[in-house]
Amino acid sequence: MTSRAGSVPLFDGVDIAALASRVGTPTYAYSASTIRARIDELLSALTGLNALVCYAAKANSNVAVLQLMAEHELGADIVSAGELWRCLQAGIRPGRIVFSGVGKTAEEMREALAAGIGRFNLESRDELETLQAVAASMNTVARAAVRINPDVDARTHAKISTGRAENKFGVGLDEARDWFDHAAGFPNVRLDGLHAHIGSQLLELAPIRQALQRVAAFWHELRDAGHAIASIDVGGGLGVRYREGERPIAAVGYVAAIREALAGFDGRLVLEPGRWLVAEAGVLLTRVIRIKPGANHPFLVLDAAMNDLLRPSLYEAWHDIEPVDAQPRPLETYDVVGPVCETGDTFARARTLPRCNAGDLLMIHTTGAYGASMASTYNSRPLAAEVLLDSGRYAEVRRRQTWQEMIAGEQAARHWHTT
Ligand SMILES: Cc1ncc(COP(=O)(O)O)c(C=O)c1O
Ligand SMILES: N[C@@H](CCCC[NH3+])C(=O)O
Repeated sequence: MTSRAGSVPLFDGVDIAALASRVGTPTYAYSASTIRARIDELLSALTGLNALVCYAAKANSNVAVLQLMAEHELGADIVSAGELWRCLQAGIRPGRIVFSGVGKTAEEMREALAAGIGRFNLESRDELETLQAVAASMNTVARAAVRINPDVDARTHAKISTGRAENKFGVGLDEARDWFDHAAGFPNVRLDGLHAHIGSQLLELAPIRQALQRVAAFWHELRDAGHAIASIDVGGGLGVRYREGERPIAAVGYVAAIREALAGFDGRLVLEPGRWLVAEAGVLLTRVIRIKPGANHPFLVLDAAMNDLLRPSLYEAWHDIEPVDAQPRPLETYDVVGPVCETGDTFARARTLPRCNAGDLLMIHTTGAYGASMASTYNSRPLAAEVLLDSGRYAEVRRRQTWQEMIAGEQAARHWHTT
């Protein structure tokens, strides 16, 4: 969280202007205190439940951020062997890791089994069969949940809605029922969990309740048929406030809905929040390169671009933008853009801001989730730096990539091979 002490803008007790001068821009800065406060808030809402919070690593997979999760005994929800590797590096206990995603390869399954992860959230029959084969070859038994597609409209952006029948995620109830009925055919997979995740940036409880009710009804049906369910994973998706007026669901209200829908369930409840734990803990620090006249508004050209923060280009997402210098200035309306050669490289259109000059330092808010983790080197722009701030101190948790590092691994075609 930012606070203003006199004219010095502080973020977790660190002077942001001084920080930017030290580490350069563009740089992501994350507040450790804010992340800890979010973790505490969620854990206290879950008091009395047999619950495990598996942080969705994709939201922000910096090892230092994952380490904060590990320090609070959280698990992780992963979607690749790369994320597995990061979580293990950060000290997250393997038994607290769940593995989701429609495209897990046999090799990734092998890696995850060797590491001893807690559970695979399976999303297709083919995946179940592949996991059976991999686990059998390793002479082990994999624990698994079936990811149900509850066919619920999550009322979020279409690109991040995952719980409609037409989405690629999960399986329908008939298919899931069939897996349980034929579980004996998969002796190396212990199928004793249910999983559902209907989408991200959810700001309404109604679709969450609807999905939970469908999961609960299926759990009752399976229980009555004699299938023991040891774990119900309700996924993630809790939204945050990007823009004034948005009203996120409170953690207590969310957990109350879970308690109500799954009353009587005495197995392990798993939650997979990503964005809610980290989004508001992050800002992207960027400087104005220049101001260019435009047909409608002047263009404010920043040194950050869509390769650093993709959300505005991909989802037309709103992020508050604010100059770090707290001096009062007249207002001006800008199109805020980056240097990348695409018209879509636009952070905001017709945004009214205090008048800016070349060299000014700006903060793009609420970028702790799906910011750095979705960055690329498009236009051969090295990845931004990341710093973790904690009570007046900062640590560089990802050095700015150099041009040499960016092209490491590439070379002219000197050695040709035939297959
Ligand atoms: C399976 C799964 N779990 C958890 C999450 C985390 O979502 P969020 O960051 O919205 O909490 C996602 C992403 O939407 C997901 O696909
Ligand atoms: N990347 C998305 C969220 C997708 C969630 C992953 N399943 C965002 O920035 O909002």
